[in-house]
Amino acid sequence: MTLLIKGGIVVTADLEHRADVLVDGETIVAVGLDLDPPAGAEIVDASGNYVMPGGIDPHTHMELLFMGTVSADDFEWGTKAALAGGTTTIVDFCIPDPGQRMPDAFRAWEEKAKKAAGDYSFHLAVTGWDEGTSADMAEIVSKGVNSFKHFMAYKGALMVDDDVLFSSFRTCAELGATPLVHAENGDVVAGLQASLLAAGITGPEGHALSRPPMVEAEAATRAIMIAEMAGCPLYVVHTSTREAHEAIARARARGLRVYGEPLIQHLLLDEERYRDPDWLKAAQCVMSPPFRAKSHQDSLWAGLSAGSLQVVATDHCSFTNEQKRMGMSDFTRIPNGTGGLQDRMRMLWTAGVATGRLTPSEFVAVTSTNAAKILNMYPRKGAIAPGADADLVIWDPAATATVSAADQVSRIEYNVFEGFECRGLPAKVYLRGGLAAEGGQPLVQRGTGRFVARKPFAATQVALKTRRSATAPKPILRGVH
Ligand SMILES: NC(=O)NCCC(=O)O
Ligand SMILES: [Zn+2]
Ligand SMILES: [Zn+2]
Repeated sequence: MTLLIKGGIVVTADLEHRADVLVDGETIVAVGLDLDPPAGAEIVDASGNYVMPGGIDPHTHMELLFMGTVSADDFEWGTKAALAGGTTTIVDFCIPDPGQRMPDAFRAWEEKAKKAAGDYSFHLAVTGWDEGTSADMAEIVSKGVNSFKHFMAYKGALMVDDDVLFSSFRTCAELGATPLVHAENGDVVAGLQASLLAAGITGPEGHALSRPPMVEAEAATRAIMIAEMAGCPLYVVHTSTREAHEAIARARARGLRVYGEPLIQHLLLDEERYRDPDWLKAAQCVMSPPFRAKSHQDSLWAGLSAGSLQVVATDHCSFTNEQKRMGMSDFTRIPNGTGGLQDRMRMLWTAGVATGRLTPSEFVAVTSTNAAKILNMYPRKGAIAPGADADLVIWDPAATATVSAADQVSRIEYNVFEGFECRGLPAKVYLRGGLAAEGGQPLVQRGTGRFVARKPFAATQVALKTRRSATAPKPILRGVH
């Protein structure tokens, strides 16, 4: 099938220009002014609209067993929500169960992901270390995963210590992979949780109090320094504080390959949510790191336009009201996570581009292209160029909507952005050349999504390898006396 998208403004991470986009089958074959439609081509009028690469959300949790329950959106509903919002690819965290080897977890994720309506890739979580872990990581890399996640929080569950971080980061360096960190000091969090509970603070306000900004700043700084000593890049997920952002910016200023990922939730929602007199409303916002004081938001927005933060994600990990009620008498038992896949792009456009904080090209960079580059799936994903997958969004900058859980795709009953007015919406969303969503409604069935394999040793890792060998320690050769 041939498709010609005519008359729109094509926006890429570095250019806005009037051009038509010609798609043959699943692939973009030409981008240019006044392209002639091949015989039988379907012509789509994009005048008055932008045409941009499909969104990539590099941080999701579909059907994840976590905190004694399973996140409510599986690959089918999560990717349908994503498509409805303009996101055509998600990168989900494959997290081994206790005692499970990585290759077994990978197979389990492959099985779950068969339901996906949109395209997907995986990161693998390193949750411990033994003599077989390096070999497991190598096997995972051979299957098309080039990124490994490390939780510095969730003590007694997923948390790993510095010994594991250093071993794993060095293995990532050897394999040409990128380590990711959930940067919160889990020992401090556990200590604060215990004191707050002992002081009678059992509600969701305790969640934010147990995870102050320094918990994140310390862990981010520590992980950055460990990555520097291991000679690998580092990707800091859900960067929510000024201090963690500044640690990333300082590292980058020193030439380190460190990336920061704010979430759309942290850019727009603040800690007042946890003081809501309605327990359930406050619990719906419980996620880690927690929403912060508004002053942190200015720093995150500045990072996106300055380039010291590269990617906006959702950390979509949704739990129903019933699941949230598991923590009714103890905030540490409220499942951590919120939704956002359908909202990420429309909220970021509204609060970013429509207010002049971001240009359309910066919007494309942080919602799609930068993730594709950092995770090594560019230019197959994240680009509008001949040869790229035809994942395209026709974006109507004048369309408006009010966020409402009543018309969301996600399986949960609420939306943390409820009532927000959006200006700028995805009118049509194409996944590999097929119309996958229109007017906020997904049109494709479960099983349409495909796995996106990502090779190791992107240019950054090649440079780091060269650097490691150029600066490798050498013995002092001494004569024998
Ligand atoms: N973020 C969150 O609260 N839940 C999902 C797991 C994680 O990313 O920490
Ligand atoms: Zn996390
Ligand atoms: Zn997460």
